[in-house]
Amino acid sequence: LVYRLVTRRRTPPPPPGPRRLPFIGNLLDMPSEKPWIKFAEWGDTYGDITSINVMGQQITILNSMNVAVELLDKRSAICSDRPRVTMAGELVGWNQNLGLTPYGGRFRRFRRMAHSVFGNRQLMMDFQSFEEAETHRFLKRVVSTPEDLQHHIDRFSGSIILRICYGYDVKEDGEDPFVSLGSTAMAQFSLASAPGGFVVNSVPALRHLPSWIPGTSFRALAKVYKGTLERMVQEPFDWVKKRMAAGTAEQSLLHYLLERKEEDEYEAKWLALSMYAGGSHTTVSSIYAFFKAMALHPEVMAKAQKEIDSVVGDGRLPGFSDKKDLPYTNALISEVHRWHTVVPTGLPHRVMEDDVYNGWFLPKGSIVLANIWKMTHDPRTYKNPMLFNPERFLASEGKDPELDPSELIFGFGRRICPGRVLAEASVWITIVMALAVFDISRHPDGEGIDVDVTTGTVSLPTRFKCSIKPRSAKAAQLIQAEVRA
Ligand code: HEM
Repeated sequence: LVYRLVTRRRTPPPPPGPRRLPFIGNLLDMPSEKPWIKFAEWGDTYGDITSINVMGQQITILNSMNVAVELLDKRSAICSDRPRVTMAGELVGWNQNLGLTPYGGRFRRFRRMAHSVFGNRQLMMDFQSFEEAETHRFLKRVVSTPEDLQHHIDRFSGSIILRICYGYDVKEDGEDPFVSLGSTAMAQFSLASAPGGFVVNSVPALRHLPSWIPGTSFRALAKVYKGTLERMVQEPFDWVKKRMAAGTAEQSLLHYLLERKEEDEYEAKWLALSMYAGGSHTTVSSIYAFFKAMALHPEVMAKAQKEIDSVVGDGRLPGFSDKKDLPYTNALISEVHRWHTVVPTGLPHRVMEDDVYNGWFLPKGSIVLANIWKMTHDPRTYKNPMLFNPERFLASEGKDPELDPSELIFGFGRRICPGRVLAEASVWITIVMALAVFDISRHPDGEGIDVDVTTGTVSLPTRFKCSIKPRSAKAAQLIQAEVRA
């Protein structure tokens, strides 16, 4: 008892937060939907660093960029692990993927490989010219059936990421086998990792129980999900290897890594899968948000179109080389990234050693979440944060631009999103080309558009209807022109 009293006195308290009940702690306080809203409220009440405790597990929530930088950037060496998710990670096998890989040697090798790909200028230039061509194809599809906008964005983002990771061209018509496989595996991942979805995630010891015991049906499901994941990892890999052997493989992330021969094949295969998984739904969300923002703010769209017309003219589609001459359009794109937060609570970081920050205790094994949504909607950083206003990113006399959201939206420290260069490029080219040729407005049937979003690790704008038409006869011609590959 004396020992416990002494050690208890020596251990600093956890960061403040809502009152805890015996045993279950804050289990009943945990919001089941859009947790970033509740987390932000706790931030307003208890301060930028708040904590809750769910069944003995401390979760520390960071509600400002400053504390996120202090903890996740500056103490990155001890805050860069990931929590173990028994069902999705160990039983289904997603723990082989970079996003769930524990901090350590394998993690470092993955990150080094990703860096060698995205830091290679020639490779990135190849990717850019492919992205310009693929975005042009996207414009054609949207103009032919604008009512299927979300489907077109899904398919387009899927085809960009499959092409970049594997050099694979998605089938023009009908169901594509790799796209369907990827969608099924991602949907199963969502189910297997959903908080509260499987008891085995909260009580990992259950995985050792024999399968005849009632309540262990998760094992059978895990086996099915594992089968889908194994096919998602292996089939595109085999496809690339076959083409490499025949000398017909297109340049891609996997081709580049396998050609270098210094990389372990198994790890290169899983890195390609990790980038495919990380990139398949995220950019979709930003592009969909752009269309919604334009339907709601015609004056912003008109201003960007005027700028694009003056720089690009009406005889060609814009390209990456125009970026430096489009300050207002660039500000509009930053505002899309800020206004709609794609990964609102980031991905959880796990603390690797007991730590004390500002007098608060963060035990080894506890979880830290960055409330990125709060940071991108914080009135201390962004004036009228709920307003869609690109001007906030332009300097004017006596006014500095507000913080570039790229500093926040891709997370922090050693776990920062490795696909950010690609994500920014894809979103940029899609928005600039769409602005050059489309007029986006409210749907003629008068249906309202709400600014709501879906819940989840990756949040999407809720569905809406809008009208999308070529801006002029010249724009219609540009859309229909042959795609320059
Ligand atoms: C608008 C688009 C995107 C946003 C907002 C975004 C945001 C994020 C965030 C917040 C994280 C967690 C960082 C942390 O733990 O602190 C992350 C991780 C990750 N992202 Fe992205 N991302 C985007 C696009 C992409 C793309 C296109 C790819 C692949 C090409 C990608 C691949 C990954 C991977 C593999 C991880 C896990 C990294 C790790 O655990 O070490 N992301 N992303």
